Amino acid sequence: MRHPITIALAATAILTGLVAGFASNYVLFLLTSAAVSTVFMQSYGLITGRAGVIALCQLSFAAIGAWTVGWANVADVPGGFVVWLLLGGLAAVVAGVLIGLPALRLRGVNLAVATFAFATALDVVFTGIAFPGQDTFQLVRRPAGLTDDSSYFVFTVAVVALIFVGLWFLDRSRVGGALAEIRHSERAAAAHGISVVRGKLTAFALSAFVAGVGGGLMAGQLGIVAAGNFAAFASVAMFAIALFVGTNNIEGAIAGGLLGAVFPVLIDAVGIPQDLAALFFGVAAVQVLRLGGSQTDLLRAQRRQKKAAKNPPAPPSVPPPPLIPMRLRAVTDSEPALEVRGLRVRFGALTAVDGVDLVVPKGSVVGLVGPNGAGKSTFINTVTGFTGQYEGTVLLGGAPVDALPAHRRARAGLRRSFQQLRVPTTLTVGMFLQVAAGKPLTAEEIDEQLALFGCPAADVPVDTVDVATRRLLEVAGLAAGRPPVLLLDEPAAGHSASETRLLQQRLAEIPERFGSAVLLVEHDIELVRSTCDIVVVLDFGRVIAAGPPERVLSDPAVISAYLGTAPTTSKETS
Ligand SMILES: Nc1ncnc2c1ncn2[C@@H]1O[C@H](COP(=O)(O)OP(=O)(O)OP(=O)(O)O)[C@@H](O)[C@H]1O
Repeated sequence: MRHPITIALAATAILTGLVAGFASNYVLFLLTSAAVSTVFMQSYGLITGRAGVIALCQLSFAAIGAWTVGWANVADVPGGFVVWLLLGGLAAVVAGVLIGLPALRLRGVNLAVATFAFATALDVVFTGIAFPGQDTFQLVRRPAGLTDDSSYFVFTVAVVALIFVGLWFLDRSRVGGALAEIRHSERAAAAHGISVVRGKLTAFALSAFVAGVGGGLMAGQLGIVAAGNFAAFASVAMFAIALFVGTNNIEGAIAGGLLGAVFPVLIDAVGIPQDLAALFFGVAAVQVLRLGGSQTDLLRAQRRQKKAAKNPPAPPSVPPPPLIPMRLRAVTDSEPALEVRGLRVRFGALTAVDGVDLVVPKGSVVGLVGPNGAGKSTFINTVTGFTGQYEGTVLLGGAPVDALPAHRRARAGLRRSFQQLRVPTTLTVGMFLQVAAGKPLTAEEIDEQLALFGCPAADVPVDTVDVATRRLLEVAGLAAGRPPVLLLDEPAAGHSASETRLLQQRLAEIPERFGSAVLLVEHDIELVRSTCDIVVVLDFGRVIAAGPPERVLSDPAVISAYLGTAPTTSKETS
């Protein structure tokens, strides 16, 4: 079977050839505008669709690209139009990084406001200083072969196709997986060792490049561009379209390009002022908030669900490896993989963790239990760098990690799962495993790991998999990275008895199979009893018991902490 990219490119070539050969100049002009708009949509698809960043300045990057092409034309920079286009893209990257660096400290609405402020400022600047060649009517010169409308249309479609191919590969790369995870949950991304700032900056730079090339293409199409072509409000209208159609998907980007360029002309034809198009786009974007996703995301999810209902997710092609026979582990003499000394965390007047000392020896599974609100999640959050302010020291393999942010602690080998499931639903099972492992895995390694944890095959989309399997998948991914320490926050939540049994077997053998020491937070006491070498009990942020499971879990103080009654002493009972 031919590669889907080859088929798509061949179909595009045939269709483009037909349009170029038979369409009128007006239609060609309109479709070239749609292709240029598609490039802008691809740029939104990178920054908003893939990285989840609300950026309202993509047309400003386009303006920088167009300005550079205009300047290169006037200055007669060697290399010609194609080189100028690339220069335009690169100039936009510089602007993207310069804006991205300070802006990425912000989030959500604040970031949106900052990018819009930049768009407005640049709008004012470009209105004040004319584009090169604008005053002297110097048209951007296209190379021989691209001078007529039909050949320029073909060229523009070729650029669009090239960008789509790049995006296709990006989506299947580790960078693409990292961006998907950043979009879904920045905390989960950091827990997998991904630098959220670097990821967003990469998305900013790539999207600026694409927008810059789009601006250059527009300059080539129109010959002369002006500030009005890239007005700040047009950026917002484009953003609204992108949000509505979902430009992270190829069909969404194409639909967005067509909407942006053709819709205003269509409504004009039926007597509605073109400027009202932005209003329609705004209303459409609000629908996204109501429906919880873009049109193409929702359609794709529907299609996946239907397909999964017809053919249940297939298991991996390899059989699960045999269980490692359980040995009695002598872990108390092992060196500490993780050592926490005097950890204290306060939330205002509440001391959630109150001077906790805890050691996870190499090769062990340590259970951390306690009633609701005892401070278990706060302990994990703090140790892994997600709670900024704390007293005490966290040592990984003997070295303090207190100065490191969450993603660097993860890279150093402190990997964690979250109580609330944070598996991105847009990835396949195999892609997620790769992202969670935080290191390259071969296809065989991925298949083996999936089989070991009873997960479906690598190409199955995550959103067709049930929640319990997603939890198993998360543990499988983390373990595949073979980190020195694995902190699991209630991995059995929502599991059936048979799923818990599988998890129990896998957890128990993680130290031998993957060389990771495990800190397990769990409410399922039977799972803790059967899996852990040591159990530590927290109550009101303090350790009230620690030692072998049988002894600790039958301790009256522990039983009373769980039941919420004061421990009965022998004196009182007598
Ligand atoms: N960000 C926060 N701000 C203020 N208080 C917090 C915060 N996070 C946790 N707490 C409080 O700290 C205490 C410990 O909470 P934590 O979630 O760590 O307990 P837990 O043992 O994990 O509970 P559970 O088993 O229900 O998950 C609780 O009283 C909780 O309300």
